[in-house]
Amino acid sequence: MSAEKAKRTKGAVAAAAPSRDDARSAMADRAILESISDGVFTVDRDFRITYLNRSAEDIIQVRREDAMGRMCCEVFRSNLCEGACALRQTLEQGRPIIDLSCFIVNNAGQRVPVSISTAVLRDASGTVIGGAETFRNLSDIEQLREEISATRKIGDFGSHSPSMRTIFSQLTAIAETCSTVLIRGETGSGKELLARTIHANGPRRDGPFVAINCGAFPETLLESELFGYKKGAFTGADRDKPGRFALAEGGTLLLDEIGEISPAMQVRLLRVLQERSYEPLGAVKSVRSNARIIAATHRRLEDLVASGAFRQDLFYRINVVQLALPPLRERREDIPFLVEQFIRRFNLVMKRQVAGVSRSALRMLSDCPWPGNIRQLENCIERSMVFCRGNMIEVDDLPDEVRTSGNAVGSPALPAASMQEAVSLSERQAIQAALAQCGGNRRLAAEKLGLHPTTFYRKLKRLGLRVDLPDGRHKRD
Ligand SMILES: Nc1ncnc2c1ncn2[C@@H]1O[C@H](COP(=O)(O)OP(=O)(O)OP(=O)(O)O)[C@@H](O)[C@H]1O
Repeated sequence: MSAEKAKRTKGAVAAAAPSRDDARSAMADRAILESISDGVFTVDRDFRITYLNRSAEDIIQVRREDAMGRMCCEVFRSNLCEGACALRQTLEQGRPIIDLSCFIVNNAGQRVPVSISTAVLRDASGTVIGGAETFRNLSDIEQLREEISATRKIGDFGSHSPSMRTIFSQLTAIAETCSTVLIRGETGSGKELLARTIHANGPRRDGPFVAINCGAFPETLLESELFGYKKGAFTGADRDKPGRFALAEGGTLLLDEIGEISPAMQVRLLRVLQERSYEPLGAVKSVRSNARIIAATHRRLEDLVASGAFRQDLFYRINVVQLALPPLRERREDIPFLVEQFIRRFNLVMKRQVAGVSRSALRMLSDCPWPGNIRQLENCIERSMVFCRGNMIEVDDLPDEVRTSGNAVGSPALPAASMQEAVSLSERQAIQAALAQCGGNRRLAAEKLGLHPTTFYRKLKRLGLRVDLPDGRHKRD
């Protein structure tokens, strides 16, 4: 350090203590600076550090003795150091800067978000001897902000789960195109809502959104439902009837449960997707279609293709963009968020003022396997609100299947009072886990457990277990 610089550096300190009173006051200032949680440092006019408080040491992870006398940009490594140094601006213009957000890189190489303020330092005669900078560590606030913004929401379609991040990151881009989309997910996992969200955020948002559950119609009926018919096409066709393709003109057509359609329908559908035209039953002319197609299924179409049940060429046609919705049991972090959303919705519908769910009720909801996914959770909240008398949903308000299902998914088993009870408890857990894995399908669950369906049904009955049907209703055997 040059003699002149050393003099100036010393001057910053010496100028603060010319008399005993001033010395006392300077010590008090120092004590305050050492006790606050904001980082503080001062520099001389050459931007060499003349003072650094304890919080600054902690935030930058540098020892005071290692920092003193060094250029502040070497120690702080802020994104402002190159070209937009706040201290330099303050020293040049004589004006303080308040609460400027930036980041510094600490000694461990980590980026620390901070808010900085600067001021000019003068000696007793008013001569500028350097500058002071305070900086507040914003890491906690940033983390909170990240946690809050981890809840992504587009319209009604929301999630808090990292496993849904890819879907949200692609959603807007997908919505803007007209590419065919294939949505895969278990029953009730939100396939239709996702399809509606894609439609509502794309250029066809003002056009119709039409959905058809292909699995719900026998082949001949599905054909006329999809393509419509002309008057006289068959006995009873006393007028033209537009099909779903026609109804979805200029909008979006959701072909739900596409994996269920027959080979003959697969051929017809392939033609529409390839040629963008179709013939209604009894029509002599083709009709052009410009509906955007979204297909949905709870099955892995790749497996159906491998087994020959689904045409490979049709699979390629619809699998342009694939979105896989994870089941609710694989995104349990969404449960509190969804519960809150449903309570808000049912409060409006039922004119209630339920504030939330109790801690133990939420724990139970979080432990449930939810074979019927979000639809089942939605129904469960609706029913709980009907029974809830206070302003919080309590464990007793929850449906039986939620109260008895926790053990199936890893919560510690309750101690059984007798051998018989222990056996029943294990059976109950195994059955509930199998049902959860098979999306509530009892035949598959029985197969999975190596039980004859009749034995399985008998056990369901004996244990008083209810099974969630795909439409969210419940069946007790
Ligand atoms: N992310 C979400 N946020 C809020 N509500 C949701 C979400 N996903 C689904 N839901 C709600 O859950 C219910 C079931 O969703 P949806 O009908 O879209 O499921 P699905 O997978 O199409 O079911 P299915 O296979 O039985 O046709 C709907 O009431 C829907 O509004």
